[in-house]
Amino acid sequence: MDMGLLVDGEWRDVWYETTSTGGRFVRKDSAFRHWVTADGAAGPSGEGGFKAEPGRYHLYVSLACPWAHRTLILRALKGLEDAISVSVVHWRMLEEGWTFTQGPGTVPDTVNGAHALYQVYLAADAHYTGRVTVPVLWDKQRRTIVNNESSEIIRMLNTAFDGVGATPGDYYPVALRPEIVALNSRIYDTVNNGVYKAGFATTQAAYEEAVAPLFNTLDWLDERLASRRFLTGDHVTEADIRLFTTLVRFDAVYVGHFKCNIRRIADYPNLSAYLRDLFQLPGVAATVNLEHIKRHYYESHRSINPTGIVPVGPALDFAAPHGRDRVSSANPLPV
Ligand SMILES: N[C@@H](CCC(=O)N[C@@H](CS)C(=O)NCC(=O)O)C(=O)O
Repeated sequence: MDMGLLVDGEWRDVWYETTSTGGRFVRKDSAFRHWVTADGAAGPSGEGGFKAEPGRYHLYVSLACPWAHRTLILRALKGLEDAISVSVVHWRMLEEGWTFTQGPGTVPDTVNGAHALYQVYLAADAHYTGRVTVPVLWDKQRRTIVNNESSEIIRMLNTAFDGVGATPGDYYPVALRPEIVALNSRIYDTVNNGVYKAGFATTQAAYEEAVAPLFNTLDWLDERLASRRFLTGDHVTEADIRLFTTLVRFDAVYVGHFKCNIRRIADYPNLSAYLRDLFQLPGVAATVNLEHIKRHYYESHRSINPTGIVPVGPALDFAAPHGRDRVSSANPLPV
C-alpha cells in the first residue's frame, strides 16, 4: 500500500483506515500547535518561546497540497519570502510518504538534510505517533516543529512578522472575524475537506453524502459572489485564500480523480471569475504549480488510480481577464 504514518517513531506503510467509519474518510487533528508571536509570548495553544525573527523559521510544503498552499500564499502576500525559507517535497507520495527526491519544482531540505519528511518529524519528536503531513513550520533555533496546522500557520504569518518587515495587510481583521469564521466553517467542511471526503470514500453512500453538500455550497458561493468581489466584500481575507486553494485544483483534479463532477468551476460564472481574480493578485500565480498538483493526486493515490496515468487536460487559463472590478473597483488587498 502507498502512504504511511509514524507509530512511536517507527515508519509504517499503511493507507487510511475507513472500515470503522462506514467507508468515510475522517481527518485527524494536527499534532504540533505552538505559535510564533511578535514578542515570543505563548499563542492560543502550545508553549511560548517562538518569537518572530527573520531567518529563524522554515516551511516544509508540497506544491500539490491545498493546506500547504495556504501558507505559501500568506508568505507571498505578506512579503515574507526572504524572512521564511522553504523546502518543497516531491509531488509523488508513496511508500515513504513525502520525500525530498529531486525533480522539476522541488527544493531540497537544506535545514535538516532529510530524505523523507518523516525524518523531520522524528527530529522534533523521536517517539512521534501520527500522520506526517505538510505544511510544517520549523524553528531553526530551537530545532523543533512549531506547528503543522495550516489554518494556524496562516494566522501567524498574517500578523506576527508585522514589526520585523512584513508587508502591511490584515487578512483576518477583527471586525470581520465572526463572518470569516462562519464562512471558513462551512467551506472547510463541505468544500476544502468535502472533496477529500468524496474522493477517499470507500462506499457509495459515503461518497454521495459528501458530494451533495459540496455542490450546495458551491452554488451558494457563486450566488454570493454576484454582488461581492470577495467573500466578505471589497477586500481579500483568509476566507478567500482558504477557498482559492481548493478552487484552483478543482477542474484539474477533483472533478475527475475525486469524482466531484456535477459541475466544474468553469461552469460557474462568478466563482470562475473570482478564481482568476485571486490567481492574479501579486505573488499568487507563482505559488500555483499545476504539474505538481495533477501528478501528485493521479500518481500517488494508487487505490483510486492504479495505472498512475495523469490526464493531459483540462485546458485552463487562470490568467485570462476576470472582469471582477465591475463588482468592486477598490484595491483588492487589505490595509
Ligand atoms: N489539517 C492539516 C492537514 C494537512 C494535510 O492533510 N496534508 C496532506 C497533504 S494535502 C498530507 O500531508 N497528507 C499526508 C498523510 O496524511 O499521510 C492542515 O491543514 O495543515
